[in-house]
Amino acid sequence: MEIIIQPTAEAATSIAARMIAGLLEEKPAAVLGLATGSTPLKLYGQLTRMELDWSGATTFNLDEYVGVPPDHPTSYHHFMREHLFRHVNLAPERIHLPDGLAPDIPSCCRRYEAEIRAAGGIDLQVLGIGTDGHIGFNEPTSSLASRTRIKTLTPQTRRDNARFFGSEEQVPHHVITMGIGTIMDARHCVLLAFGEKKARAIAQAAEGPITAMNPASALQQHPRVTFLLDEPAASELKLKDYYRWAYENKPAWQAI
Ligand SMILES: N[C@@H]1[C@@H](O)[C@H](O)[C@@H](COP(=O)(O)O)O[C@@H]1O
Repeated sequence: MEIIIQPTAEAATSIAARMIAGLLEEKPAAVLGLATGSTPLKLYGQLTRMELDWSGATTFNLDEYVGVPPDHPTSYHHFMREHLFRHVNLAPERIHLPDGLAPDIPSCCRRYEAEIRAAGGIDLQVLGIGTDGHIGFNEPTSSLASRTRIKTLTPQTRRDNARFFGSEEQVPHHVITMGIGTIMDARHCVLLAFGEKKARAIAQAAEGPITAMNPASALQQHPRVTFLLDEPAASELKLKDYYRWAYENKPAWQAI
């Protein structure tokens, strides 16, 4: 696990944007795993300004609310269209998000997994983190081997996401999310976290025990993970100075 601490969210985001730009240049048919929420907003802004060629790329989003139509402003379909898809030259048939209106959710989840496999697996998965350590919508106690499936949101996540819906009551109880096992299959996981309210979840994910109570801690067993943090999100890490030194003195032969 590489932990990169930057003075600002913008600076941390630029590193993620450079990783994605580098991947698209090196591998035009790259498969990207994408995330929603306020954290990756700056990333999508930076990526659209970079005018990259997305024509050969494929994307898979982590999750979607059950029962929210794709054109509704609170859906993740809508979020992605507004913040990334309508600004870049991605082929619509290579954009994938779970279908929150699927009449048969288990078969829709199986199909999603099959589509990821058929695309050759995810090269780089962008992740945010919930205040309870969730990744995608894998809430605490999610199986660390889970695949794409329906999940029930915790009251804490529904409270955290109420800002997008106007009130907590309007936040759906159910979501479809890639599982932790699905995320762990990505070849590189890049987790962004900004602000003090993420500090505890980050410290537990990076330095705590691997536990389903903090689903992001499963990433400790992933061979290639990068955490990109601003100072407040890094504030509860015990080995902060070590991470800083390691990044600042990174040998030139080591890839970003
Ligand atoms: N499903 C998303 C997650 O993928 C995201 O990481 C999390 C944090 O959101 P934010 O970035 O708004 O803090 O929110 C939602 O629950």
